[in-house]
Amino acid sequence: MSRRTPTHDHQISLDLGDSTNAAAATPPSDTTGHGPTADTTRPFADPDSMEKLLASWQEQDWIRPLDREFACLIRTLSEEQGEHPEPLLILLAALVSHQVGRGHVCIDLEALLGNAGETLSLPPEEATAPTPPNQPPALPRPDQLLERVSQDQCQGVLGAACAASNGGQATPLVLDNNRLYLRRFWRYEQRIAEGIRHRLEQPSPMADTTSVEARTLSSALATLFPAGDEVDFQKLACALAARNRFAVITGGPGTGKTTTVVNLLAALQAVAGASPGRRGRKFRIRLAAPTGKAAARLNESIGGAVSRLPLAELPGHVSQDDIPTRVTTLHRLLGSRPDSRQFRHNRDHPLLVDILVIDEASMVDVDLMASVIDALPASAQLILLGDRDQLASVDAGAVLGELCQRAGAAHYTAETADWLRSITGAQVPDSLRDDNGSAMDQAVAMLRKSYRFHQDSGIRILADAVNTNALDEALLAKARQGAFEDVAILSAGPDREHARNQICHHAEAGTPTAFHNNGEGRLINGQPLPPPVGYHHYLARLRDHALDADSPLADWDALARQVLADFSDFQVLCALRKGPWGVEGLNDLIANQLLERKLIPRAEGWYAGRPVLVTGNDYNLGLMNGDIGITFSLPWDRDESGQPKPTLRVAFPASDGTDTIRWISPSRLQQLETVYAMTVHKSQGSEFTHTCLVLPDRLSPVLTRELVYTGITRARHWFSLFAGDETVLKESVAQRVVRASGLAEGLWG
Ligand SMILES: Nc1ncnc2c1ncn2[C@@H]1O[C@H](COP(=O)(O)OP(=O)(O)OP(=O)(O)O)[C@@H](O)[C@H]1O
Repeated sequence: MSRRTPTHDHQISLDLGDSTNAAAATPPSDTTGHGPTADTTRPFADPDSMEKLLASWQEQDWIRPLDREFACLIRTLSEEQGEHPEPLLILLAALVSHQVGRGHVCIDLEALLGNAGETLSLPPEEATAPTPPNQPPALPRPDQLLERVSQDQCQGVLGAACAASNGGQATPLVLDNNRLYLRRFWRYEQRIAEGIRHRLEQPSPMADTTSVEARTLSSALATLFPAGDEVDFQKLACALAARNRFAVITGGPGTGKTTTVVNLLAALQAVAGASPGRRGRKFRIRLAAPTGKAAARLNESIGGAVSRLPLAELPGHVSQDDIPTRVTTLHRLLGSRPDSRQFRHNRDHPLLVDILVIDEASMVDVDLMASVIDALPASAQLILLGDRDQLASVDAGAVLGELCQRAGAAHYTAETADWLRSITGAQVPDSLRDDNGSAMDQAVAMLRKSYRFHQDSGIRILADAVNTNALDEALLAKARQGAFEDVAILSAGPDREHARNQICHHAEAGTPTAFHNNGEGRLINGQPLPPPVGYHHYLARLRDHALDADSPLADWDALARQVLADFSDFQVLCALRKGPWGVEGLNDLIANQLLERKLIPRAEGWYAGRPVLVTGNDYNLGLMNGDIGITFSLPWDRDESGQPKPTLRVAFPASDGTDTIRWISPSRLQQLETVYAMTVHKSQGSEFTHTCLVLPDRLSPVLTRELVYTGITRARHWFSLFAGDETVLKESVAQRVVRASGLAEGLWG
């Protein structure tokens, strides 16, 4: 995305003089500390000028204090080693730190110098207003500074600096080929790549199709997957994942990732049971997800899938107990310690596990993935599940996306295709074959058929169109005219007040009238589906219950479970945090609407009905980032005269797979926010019966194809879209998240 800001090319030509070599143009630093007056218009003049410019960028919120401090630290370290650090080195240090803050693992120097404006997104969108008259000239921008800098200069400056190395020394900066890293992030990638490569190299007893293990796998898969005419990609995925110590299964919503993994675990336990070497010993399997919410969702679906397994027909004497149904968060599994990035389980103290399955792996950043790899015994099998098209992790990296970047065309070799035919009986389509496919390609499987959404589902059609950048006017017009039974497009045009009213009413009631046939008459698996709802639904249940001070705790727990389930029937999602179309503006707007309709007693502070989202892990309370609770007014306490006194408590579901409710006093909750509106980022790993996606009326760098796709696919049965300006929607879909990283190169070469 290009940014339009006033240019000050004359300043840049001053910076770099008539030299084409910025580094060469840099005058020597004055080591007395009384060097040239620091001047932000001449940032390459000396380190002081560069630091001063970084301070100005920080003041303008272009970069974080951390970015400037890191750059200053690099300068200090260099000077302590007797070097005169080049201003370009200080600039690159600040920029690589800035990029990590934006989710990149490194800076690709070629991309940086090719298009610094797009690569760095600096200045940030909100700071791009033209400079008013009589104001001091705008600050030099990084892209202007880098305009005449070459890769050779960067390589030269970094190569000569004691603060940087190729990773062979313990330097804070690492230059690996053309990618500049903060050392910590370079190590994460190395550890992940090593862990994956090591697993891919390990021989599998199933590779030999005549082995007991391979024959058992084949027979188990034949039992688990009924024969059909089409290629069953779930069966292929199971076979590939069973063969490899590392495997990835990716697929869109409802393509059967959970179903596949349950079948896979059953097949693996059958193999363990039949394997002569294991003497009946089954695998120790753990299931985990990055957030409490994602863990709870998998918990909900996995139990049912396990109970439907034809265990008695499987070889290897597999029992229900052999397939775990409890899903934990990765942080709990690894044993997180308060205020520490270190986990209890690590290389020296690995997990007792043979197979680890991680669901919603797109949310796992490089730091956490490296910790997972460290904590796994070298022989343990790692299986990642997720949707490669979703938003990447909030923190740095896009591990799943990178691992799946070749998943569409698969690249299965003849050897893999022959093995799959022998184990599953299926012929891999020619379009998925490639004799140059790498070991990594053979470990990735993509599920290609949606079982949740039928062919005509608007949610599915919109999501596919977004993914393929085919969201055109004809499709939007069709959706607007109510051609899809599960999609409603609510547009209010340029009148903001009207738009706000429309969102308010929608949030309250879910506007079933905007849907085809008022949302009535739909059947899901033969069962009638109630029309879409808004927040009135859960608030009415909270208001109309008949419990009192004498009601047993179990009844309150049951009510809380029901209210929490009702709350998950609707969720407003938005792209931004700030502004009228962001979380903050929409939370206020919706709370005031609900107050006006007397559904809540107040719109600020704590009150019965307030839904809250936990925004940071609280190990003491056992709450995880992403957990959602609803505030209740409970008659449990008594006043001096012995009368019931209403007390506020927040009900949270347990995230350990049990249906326990935890009642927590608001005063104990530290990091949270009201959640009538939630960012799409926060909604990852969750699904809602009805999702309303609100897009702002201005394009911003946050609005990307991945964000829109993730927003749409959070909807289980109903999706409503509020896009004040549909061109913003179309332009968002054209923007992609590309995160710089070297993981793919480390694995594919
Ligand atoms: N092979 C299949 N045949 C028929 N129905 C299936 C098949 N696989 C999955 N389903 C059904 O499709 C629905 C979605 O399956 P599942 O929950 O496994 O998908 P998922 O990819 O894990 O979904 P999510 O998007 O929630 O992560 C479930 O109702 C499941 O029973």
